[in-house]
Amino acid sequence: MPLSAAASEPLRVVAAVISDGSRVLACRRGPGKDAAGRWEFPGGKVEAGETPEEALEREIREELGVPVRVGALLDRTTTIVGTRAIDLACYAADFKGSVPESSTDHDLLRWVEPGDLDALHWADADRPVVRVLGGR
Ligand SMILES: Nc1nc2c([nH]c(=O)n2[C@H]2C[C@H](O)[C@@H](COP(=O)(O)OP(=O)(O)OP(=O)(O)O)O2)c(=O)[nH]1
Repeated sequence: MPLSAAASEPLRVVAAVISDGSRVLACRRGPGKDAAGRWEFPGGKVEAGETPEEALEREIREELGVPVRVGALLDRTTTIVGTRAIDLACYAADFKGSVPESSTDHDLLRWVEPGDLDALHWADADRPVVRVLGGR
């Protein structure tokens, strides 16, 4: 493990695995972002004073512009990515009403069958939850 990653606190990130019943919503990080072109689940950093669920509701409203209902924790894993440790907690979630068609942070949104998840180029920190969902 790089010393700088070992020395700093992990970055707390929450993400939503949003299902339409059979498929889940994957999002591709837009140009100019860290890890642009990699797929991830929508979400972001937990701010001071927030519960993970509050952070996730806020992030989805900011990025996708719609409210979500946050459910069970599916996976929480810390992964070293470059020089930083990312503590990624992924929750099941669903849209309360309308389904978004665009994101402020992503250039592509795609509904993906569990068996097709493995074909996407995921952010390293997302691999553990992709395995939980049925990818490899
Ligand atoms: N949202 C999200 N971020 C992820 C995932 N996997 C993963 O490694 N990350 C990383 C990318 C970023 O380094 C960090 C979260 O950053 P972000 O840019 O999405 O969060 P944010 O909206 O709070 O950040 P900011 O643009 O306001 O600075 O976690 C994931 O599945 N979802």
